[in-house]
Amino acid sequence: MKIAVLGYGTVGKGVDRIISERVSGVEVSRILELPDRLTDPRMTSDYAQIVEDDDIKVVVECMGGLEPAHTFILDALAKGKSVVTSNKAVVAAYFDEFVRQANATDASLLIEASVGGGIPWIASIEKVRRIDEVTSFSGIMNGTTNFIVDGMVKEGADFDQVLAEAQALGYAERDPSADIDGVDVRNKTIITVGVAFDTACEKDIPTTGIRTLAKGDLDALRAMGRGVKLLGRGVQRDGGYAAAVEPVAVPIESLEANVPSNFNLISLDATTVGPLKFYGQGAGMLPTGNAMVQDVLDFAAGLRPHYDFSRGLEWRPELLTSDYVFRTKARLDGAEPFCEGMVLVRGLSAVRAREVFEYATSVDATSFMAALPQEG
Ligand SMILES: NC(=O)C1=CN([C@@H]2O[C@H](COP(=O)(O)OP(=O)(O)OC[C@H]3O[C@@H](n4cnc5c(N)ncnc54)[C@H](OP(=O)(O)O)[C@@H]3O)[C@@H](O)[C@H]2O)C=CC1
Ligand SMILES: N[C@@H](CC=O)C(=O)O
Repeated sequence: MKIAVLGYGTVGKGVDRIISERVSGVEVSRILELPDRLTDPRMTSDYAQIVEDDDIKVVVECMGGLEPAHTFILDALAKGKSVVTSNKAVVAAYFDEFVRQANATDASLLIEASVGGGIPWIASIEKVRRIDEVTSFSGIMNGTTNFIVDGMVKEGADFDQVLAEAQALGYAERDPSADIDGVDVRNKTIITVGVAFDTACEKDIPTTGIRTLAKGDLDALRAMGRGVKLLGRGVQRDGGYAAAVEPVAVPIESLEANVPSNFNLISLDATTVGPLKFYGQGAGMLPTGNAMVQDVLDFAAGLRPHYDFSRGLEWRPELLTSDYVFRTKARLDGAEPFCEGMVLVRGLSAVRAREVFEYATSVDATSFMAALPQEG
């Protein structure tokens, strides 16, 4: 089977390498590259040479960004070619449109690499959904921020220093503020809501990253038996759903608190199977390339995911409610002392907590916030 790779960066090179070294029966016959870098006979900078080629059955998009990725994916699907993509930004923004186009031409959209790097998260949700309702999910979905927090905790490293390391290792987004400010996890959470809850997710879910996390916050929370992790979360109940991305002060002995390096740990809860946890490298050339090649092989084997967002669950932010800790110079209503430098505000929805955090940040730009879920 002939396939084309769009974008020959970290992930595109990983896909090409895994196929050439480990997979028979699949050939990367074309690579879309920028005009000044056509160093391989398979490379072209003209997308028409790929999308008009009837021998190419699958287009593997790993350019990143919204355009031209959005247009190229739609063109490929409209021509009946199936698309494998690692580009969570474009899937989160256009999931519904891609699914409608894929269904119209009987093409497939395969998105395993868009959430959790090398972890078979999307495929596992699809398997669980054959029998169960997924009632909630929660997890570390960003390798870069986990790498940063882990480096700060274990090596006492400076935030900017560990971020530079994550960039050098190919974990970070082109603009790493997408990692640090939670936008990357928001995209992955939106995609997970779509796959797990059969619902086109609200795009404006409350999103807070770890930009203002300081070593002192980690020390203060550790003294209270907590570690800090950036989590994407979603829950559905009684025809409604909620989702959020925010730092969470997890119990220090929990699996989440102990996830090292660029690893991700994502959990779900479902009707009859109960809780499941998925652990692996959430970023990097070979883990992510592996997830894309798995999608290509699934397609070749006739395994075709089918998405349907007709269910229309209602957006109900109050379904995600917990206590929150804040480090801020702003005075917050209902705040009570929590630990060195931090106050506690009880019973906020994630949407309300984000509003309180925006107020705190308007007074004190260095403010930090974390959800404080009940233990047990
Ligand atoms: N790196 C990772 O660990 C993971 C990445 N992803 C996602 O995978 C995608 C790719 O990531 P990554 O490989 O890290 O990114 P890179 O920036 O390393 O690679 C993207 C490549 O595509 C090229 N490119 C951009 N636009 C075009 C175009 N129009 N035509 C041809 N080539 C183009 C870029 O060139 P140039 O640099 O010159 O612009 C670059 O070489 C992103 O969506 C990312 O979010 C998902 C999971 C993990
Ligand atoms: N920048 C992302 C890459 C994978 O999705 C991350 O760090 O997780």
